[in-house]
Amino acid sequence: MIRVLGAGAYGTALAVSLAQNGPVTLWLRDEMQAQSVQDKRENSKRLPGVTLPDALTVTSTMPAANDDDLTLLAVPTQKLRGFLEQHIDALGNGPLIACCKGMELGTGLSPTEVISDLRSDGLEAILTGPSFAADVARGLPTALTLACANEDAGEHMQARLTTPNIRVYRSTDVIGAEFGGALKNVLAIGCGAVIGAGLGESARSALMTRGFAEIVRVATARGARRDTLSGLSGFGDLVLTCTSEQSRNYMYGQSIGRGDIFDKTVTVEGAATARAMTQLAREQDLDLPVTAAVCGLVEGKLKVRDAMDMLLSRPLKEE
Ligand SMILES: NC(=O)C1=CN([C@@H]2O[C@H](COP(=O)(O)OP(=O)(O)OC[C@H]3O[C@@H](n4cnc5c(N)ncnc54)[C@H](O)[C@@H]3O)[C@@H](O)[C@H]2O)C=CC1
Ligand SMILES: O=C(CO)COP(=O)(O)O
Repeated sequence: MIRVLGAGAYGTALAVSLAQNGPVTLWLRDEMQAQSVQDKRENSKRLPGVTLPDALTVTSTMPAANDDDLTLLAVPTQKLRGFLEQHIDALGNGPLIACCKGMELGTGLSPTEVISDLRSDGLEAILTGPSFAADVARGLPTALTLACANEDAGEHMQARLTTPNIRVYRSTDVIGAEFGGALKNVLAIGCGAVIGAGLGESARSALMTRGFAEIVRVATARGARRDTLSGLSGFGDLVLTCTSEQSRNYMYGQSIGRGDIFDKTVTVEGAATARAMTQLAREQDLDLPVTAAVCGLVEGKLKVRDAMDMLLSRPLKEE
């Protein structure tokens, strides 16, 4: 069986796609909401317009885990530790697959590092890559990366997570896959801000490229492989998120650029990750100017024009 824990847009979308392969249980913490989604066959709050297939059961009762079950963790990164601590006894001994993108504020840890802080058995993995929930749920073609340090376990997960519309590639470079997915959200906020402030598409392209150089710098310092960073989880997701108005990070950035109010209840992973990475860069003496500029925007300490002037006036260097 496959359990998806967390019924936001992405957890619901993955559950819908995976139900093409067999039974899936989607766990939602609120009892009344779970019952309503199960009865109406639609998660109208998080993923409106998608009918849930018969093979998908929605419940607020934490499903018991067998060792051969796959468990997908689809809560936002900043909520992951609290979620795991609360449900530690229900997690079981099977693989735990994080589906979130970000770095934990305060520790700078990635989702799988947070998992192994609490349950260390080498069976933690990350599922990441360019994929909007609405596309996944509508059966549109997508390609994702499943990264697990244990090669055999990763191969098993890859086979079970591949569906008629999700092609899963596998990797053992967990930290590389996680850094790409986390930092592309930070850059998407910056790119949205550039477009929102009317600074132009050339500026956005410069930010994406120099931002990607930052991803490579910080991730390889942590042992990531360069080819992972130019794959689906890094470059692929960077392109999608920095150019699409379907992205919440990008639209949040646009609201900063335009000086508009943005709904604080929307999940924008890049905001906390910008702060987590800026803190890490300070501690480890890493040069991450684009990330620091986005952090300044998110914290309201910088205006978009000033952030761009700051980046443009840095000492000239070789590419
Ligand atoms: N929406 C998308 O297109 C994609 C999202 N992701 C990633 O998926 C992760 C989740 O994002 P979304 O599902 O889009 O967010 P969302 O905002 O749609 O839903 C988040 C869900 O997490 C639940 N939640 C929060 N704290 C919880 C807790 N302690 N216990 C149980 N449930 C809790 C909320 O009730 C909500 O249902 C993020 O890391 C995001 O980057 C990845 C790829 C695509
Ligand atoms: O990660 C995503 C696409 O791959 C979704 O991006 P947003 O969280 O910015 O909507």
